[in-house]
Amino acid sequence: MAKLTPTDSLYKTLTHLAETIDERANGNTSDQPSYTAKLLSAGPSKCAKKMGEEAIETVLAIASESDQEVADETADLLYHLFVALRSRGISLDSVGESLAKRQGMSGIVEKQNRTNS
Ligand SMILES: N=c1c2ncn([C@@H]3O[C@H](COP(=O)(O)OP(=O)(O)OP(=O)(O)O)[C@@H](O)[C@H]3O)c2ncn1[C@@H]1O[C@H](COP(=O)(O)O)[C@@H](O)[C@H]1O
Repeated sequence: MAKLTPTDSLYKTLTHLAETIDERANGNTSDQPSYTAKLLSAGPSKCAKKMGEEAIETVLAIASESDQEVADETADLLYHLFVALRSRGISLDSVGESLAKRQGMSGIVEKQNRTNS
């Protein structure tokens, strides 16, 4: 069974994807029609709906489909998550900051802190 820890190439791939989505948001679509630009121009609700569809497909794949289907559906979900974040103008750095704050804290302790405040 493969471990979860990624190689450096995933960082490059995700960064390239985020850069491409930013470019599409800024109107740089080369000479091809852009699905990303079309989705972003429809606004956050449409982006959220597409992300929800991909999330359900990923859940179904994890429950009962092949490893390759899970990887493919997860790739779709990550793409649509990035587009949905961009549609709201929320940076991946702000997501990273939220994750970093939780590092080293057990999820059970974090939940207790939340419910006590
Ligand atoms: N990673 C992706 C990616 N993953 C999924 N998709 C698209 O997401 C769509 C989802 O499938 P659906 O069948 O639900 O789409 P649909 O029915 O056409 O969509 P709606 O009409 O419901 O909006 C498909 O059109 C996929 O091609 C993606 N589209 C683009 N990218 C990346 O974004 C880059 C820029 O793409 P463009 O903006 O199209 O140039 C590409 O080079 C890729 O790196």
